[in-house]
Amino acid sequence: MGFIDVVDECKRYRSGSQLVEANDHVTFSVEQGEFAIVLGPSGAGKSTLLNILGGMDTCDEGSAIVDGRNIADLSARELTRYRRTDVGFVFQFYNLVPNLTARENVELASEIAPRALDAAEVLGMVGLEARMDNLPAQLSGGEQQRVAIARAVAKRPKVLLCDEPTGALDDRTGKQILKLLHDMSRLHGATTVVVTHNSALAAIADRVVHMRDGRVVGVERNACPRPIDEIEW
Ligand SMILES: Nc1ncnc2c1ncn2[C@@H]1O[C@H](COP(=O)(O)OP(=O)(O)OP(=O)(O)O)[C@@H](O)[C@H]1O
Repeated sequence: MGFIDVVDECKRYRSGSQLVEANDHVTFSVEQGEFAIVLGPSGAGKSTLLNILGGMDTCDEGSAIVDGRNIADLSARELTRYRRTDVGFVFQFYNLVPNLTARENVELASEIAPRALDAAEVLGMVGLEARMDNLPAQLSGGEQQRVAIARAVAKRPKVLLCDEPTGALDDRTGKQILKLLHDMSRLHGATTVVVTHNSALAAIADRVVHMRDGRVVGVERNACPRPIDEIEW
């Protein structure tokens, strides 16, 4: 058994008269502490899968087991606690609160988690010690994503879920953000799942789950993941 075990997980959406099989019997595992990438083209079902793993959506069939608990079986109250304490989420467009400073954005998340790290300390770890009192609009995209990573990591989550975290950034900044995510996940021992359509990222992962049309079409284990500085995209 892995730390994350998704087994025969299905999610369907109704769109008018059509039924979309967004996740169609998805099965894969991720070991504790691994940095995994879910790779697939647009519409493959990656965000659907991440939302189910993050307790933001529920599956129709199958199971999604994280650290021995089936997320699909949790009550609404248990799901809220799971989202608050166990999951750190990093989104493509940062999702910071615009009228709060960087520090306040991180504090907002750490206040709802029981064993959170100090917001200023984590902002220091992501290289923003001098920008803590800036509002998101005063920060670059890369800096805003650093705040979002600090916010996710400050909760000391068991799992770090990242939806196209470099998708809105230029190549150089994207690489820096990916390296930061990788370093932070290793430092804090968070099991990490990054979804992306960018196949260049696959080389750095411990495990790559390939998705297409709602299905897992292959899983690879990288015995020797490449350093982020060496990859081109
Ligand atoms: N709330 C919803 N209602 C109806 N259909 C949905 C909904 N969410 C997702 N879908 C459909 O499910 C399929 C999978 O979508 P999903 O967003 O999970 O894919 P993705 O791989 O993350 O794509 P992208 O990389 O473009 O974000 C798509 O066909 C999408 O249109």
